Amino acid sequence: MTRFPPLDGLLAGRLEAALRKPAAQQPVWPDPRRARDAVAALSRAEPIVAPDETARLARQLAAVARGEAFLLQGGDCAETFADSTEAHQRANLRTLAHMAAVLVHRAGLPVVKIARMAGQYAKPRSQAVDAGGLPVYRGDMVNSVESTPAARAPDPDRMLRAHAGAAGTMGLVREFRRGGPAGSEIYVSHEALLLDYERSQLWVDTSGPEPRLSSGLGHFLWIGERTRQLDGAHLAFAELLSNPIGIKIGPATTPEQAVEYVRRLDPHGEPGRVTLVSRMGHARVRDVLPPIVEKVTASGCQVIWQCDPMHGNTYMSANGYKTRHLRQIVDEMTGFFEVHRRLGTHPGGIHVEVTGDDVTECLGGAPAVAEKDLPVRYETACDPRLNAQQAVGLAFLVAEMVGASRT
Ligand SMILES: O=C[C@H](O)[C@H](O)COP(=O)(O)O
Ligand SMILES: C=C(OP(=O)(O)O)C(=O)O
Repeated sequence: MTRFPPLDGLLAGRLEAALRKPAAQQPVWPDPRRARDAVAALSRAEPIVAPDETARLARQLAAVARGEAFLLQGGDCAETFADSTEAHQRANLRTLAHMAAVLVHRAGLPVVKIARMAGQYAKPRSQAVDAGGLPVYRGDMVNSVESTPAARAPDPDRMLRAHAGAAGTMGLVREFRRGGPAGSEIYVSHEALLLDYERSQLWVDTSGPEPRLSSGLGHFLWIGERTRQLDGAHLAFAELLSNPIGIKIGPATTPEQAVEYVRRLDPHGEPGRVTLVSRMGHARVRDVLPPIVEKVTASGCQVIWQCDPMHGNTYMSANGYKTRHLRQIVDEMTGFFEVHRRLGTHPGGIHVEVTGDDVTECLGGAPAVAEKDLPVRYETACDPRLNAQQAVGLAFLVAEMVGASRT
């Protein structure tokens, strides 16, 4: 694969201007010189993904946007160094592949699979400080989950460790793909959150309607709910990329904002370039989503509508665990499909936090996880994930909804 020559000219200037904008959720590195050295070392490292793979994904996502395929995206909330074992990663890939098989066979549509993997090491947080008064854990790429002041100090060398972990993971994904059925491509994605990491591996890509930057760090990148400010650095950075881009839209999103995101990220009207990932919460989706879908559709842009039924439905259980109930997850998904059916738009995909491990982090399912079971195998470093049985059960329900939406 090609390495990363230094950028110069117009795109380099636009990148610097984007990165000078206010950036939410960034760590303050104790020694900025060490952070600069880490970014320089990353730019000399092998890329995680190749541009031709990313271009292939973009073509498949265009088919999703046209209503000819379905997008399944899922994986850990937060990858960690400790859990980046072959057994864990294979279990996650198997679960994603199993969900996809259910969808293909029961819904009768081709499924594009994107793992939350090979770079999902940085987390946006609601608070800067945790209940014990320590700086909050921001993902293994930034600091450690361990509760000591030293462990929580941001360490830029963690970006190098995360990148090496992502490279190893990508090797495993490629091997898994080779062993799978024909056409069983799996792409990788992460939240484009930590801008020092994201800026480090960029090629100039002249294959599209204008020169843009292709990230070597992941095929699909998304902007999170906490970093989608219209005047912020994350959106300005994403505008420069040629990779397909997701953007999370929570219940406070207005139809005007949604149109502005699409206008900024998809100025050339490329079907599937933008995935709008709605994560409204089960109680709000039926009210908040319709005017957004109507206004974006009226703008003429062909986006992918994807439902993340996890992030709007998180709550604290009576015994003190951050959890989600499958009943509410299914309800948000049902609401999402109802809205698209009513408006005649394609419910293009789902985005879920899942693992192949037998964890007890989300409630419900069959066999049901109850509140008393949560402590048994609550292993996530951040948000609760569906276990394999819950995930596959959900895939059966979604397959029915997709099937119904096509009749
Ligand atoms: O995964 C998503 C976010 O990082 C997470 O929901 C934030 O969690 P917090 O509200 O505990 O900070
Ligand atoms: C942080 C995430 O979601 P959101 O930005 O929607 O809260 C996530 O998907 O990891």
